[in-house]
Amino acid sequence: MYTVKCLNPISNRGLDLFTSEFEVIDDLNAADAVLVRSASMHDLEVPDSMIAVARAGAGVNNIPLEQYAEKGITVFNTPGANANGVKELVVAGLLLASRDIIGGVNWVKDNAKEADLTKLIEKKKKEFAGNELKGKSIGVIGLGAIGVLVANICNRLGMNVYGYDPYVSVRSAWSLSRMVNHSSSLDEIYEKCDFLTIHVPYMESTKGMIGQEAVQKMKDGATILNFARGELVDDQAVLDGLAAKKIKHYVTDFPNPAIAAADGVITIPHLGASTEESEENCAEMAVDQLMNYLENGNIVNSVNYPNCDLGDIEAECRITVHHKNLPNMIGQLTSALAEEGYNIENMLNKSKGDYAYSIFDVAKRPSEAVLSKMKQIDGVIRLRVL
Ligand SMILES: NC(=O)c1ccc[n+]([C@@H]2O[C@H](COP(=O)([O-])OP(=O)(O)OC[C@H]3O[C@@H](n4cnc5c(N)ncnc54)[C@H](O)[C@@H]3O)[C@@H](O)[C@H]2O)c1
Ligand SMILES: O=C(O)[C@H](O)COP(=O)(O)O
Repeated sequence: MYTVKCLNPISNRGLDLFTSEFEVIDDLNAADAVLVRSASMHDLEVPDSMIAVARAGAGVNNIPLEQYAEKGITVFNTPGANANGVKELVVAGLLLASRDIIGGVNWVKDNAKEADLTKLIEKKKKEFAGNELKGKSIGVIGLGAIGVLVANICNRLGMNVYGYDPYVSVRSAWSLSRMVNHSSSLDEIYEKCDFLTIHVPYMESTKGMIGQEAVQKMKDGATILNFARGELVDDQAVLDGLAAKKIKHYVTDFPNPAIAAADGVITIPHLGASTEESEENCAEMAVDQLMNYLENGNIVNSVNYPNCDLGDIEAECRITVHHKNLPNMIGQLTSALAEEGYNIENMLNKSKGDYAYSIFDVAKRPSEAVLSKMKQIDGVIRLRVL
C-alpha cells in the first residue's frame, strides 16, 4: 500500500485512477508521495518516507528540485497537459488588450438602470473602440508546449508571428506552423512586435528577463502578455513603460500589489490552467506517472531525474537505484550482484546532470547483505526493492 498526500485540490478524474494499492491521506508525515499544484514546497518539512512529488501542472519553481534530487526524491510534472487552457486565455488576453471590452462591460453594468440605455450605448461606444489583431505582429518567447500552440493560433488569427527559443525541442519545431518566423534574438522581437508573449519557465537565468533595457527596445505602444510567471518581468520596468506610454498594456496572470491596480495593467488571478479540462488532464497524467514510479520504479516526465522506463515488472525482483552521475557506478552495482551469483535479466541506466538512475531486473530477490553492500557504494542515494 502506498500513501499519497495532496497539497492542493487535485481533480477526482486523476484521484479516481488510484488502484486499491494506493491511499490518499491527510497526514504529510505518513506520505510516500505528494501531489501538488502551486503550493510552495520550499519551506515545507517533508518526511523521510516521501520518495516522489508529482506536480499536476507545468511550472516547478514551487519545488526545491536540487534539494529533493540530493535526497532521492523524484519530482514529476505533466508537460503539455494544461497547454491548451493557457493558449485560450492568451487569446482572451490579446483581445482584452486590443479592444476595450473591460471598459465597455463595466460601463454597461454601471449604467444598467438608465431608461434610455440602448440610445446611450450608441453614443458612448466610440470610447471603447479598439484595434483588430489581424495584421499585427506578435513575438512568442519560449516555444514549448504552450508557446507553440500560441504561435500557431496567432498565425491563424492573421498575425505576423515571430518565435524565439534558443533551446527549442525537435518536437516543438515539428509542431510549429511554417508561417512562424524564426527569431534568433530577442532584440528582433522587441524591434518588430506589437505584442510580446512569454512562455518560458521561471529559473535563475530567466528571472527579470523583461527589464528596463528590454522595455526601452520595444516598439512604442507594445503590449506585454505574461502567462508564465510574475518574476520573469520586472514590475518597475513595466510601470515606467506604462507611465511613459512606451507600453500600452501589461496583461498578466500573476498580479501582485505593486502592479495590480496600475493603469494599463490587465490582471487575471492565475487562471491559465484553471479549466476543468486542464485540471483533469494534469491530474490524470500526474497520478499515472506516480503509480508507475511507485509500483514499477519507472520514471516518466521527471524534472530532477532522468526518464528511465523498463516497463512493468516481469522479473522476480526489480531494484531501482538513485545515484550520483559518477564513473563506475554501474560497475560497482552490477559487481555487488554478480559476486553473490545474482543474474541481471534486464537493466537500464540514464543520467541527467549530476544525477542518475538505474533499474535492475533480477531473477531472485538479493539477500539483505547484497542490498546493504549496494546501498553503501559511494554515490548511491536511494535503493528500492520492488
Ligand atoms: N498561467 C498558467 O496557469 C500556466 C500554466 C502552465 C504553465 N505556465 C508557465 O508557463 C511556463 C511554460 O510552460 P510550457 O508548458 O510551455 O513549458 P515547456 O517546458 O513546454 O516550454 C518552455 C520553453 O521555454 C524555452 N526556454 C527556456 N529558457 C528560455 C529562454 N531563456 N528564452 C527562450 N526560451 C526559453 C524552452 O526551450 C522550452 O521550449 C511554465 O514553466 C509555467 O511557469 C503557466
Ligand atoms: O505551471 C502551471 O502549470 C500553472 O501555473 C498552473 O498552476 P496551477 O496548477 O496552480 O493552476
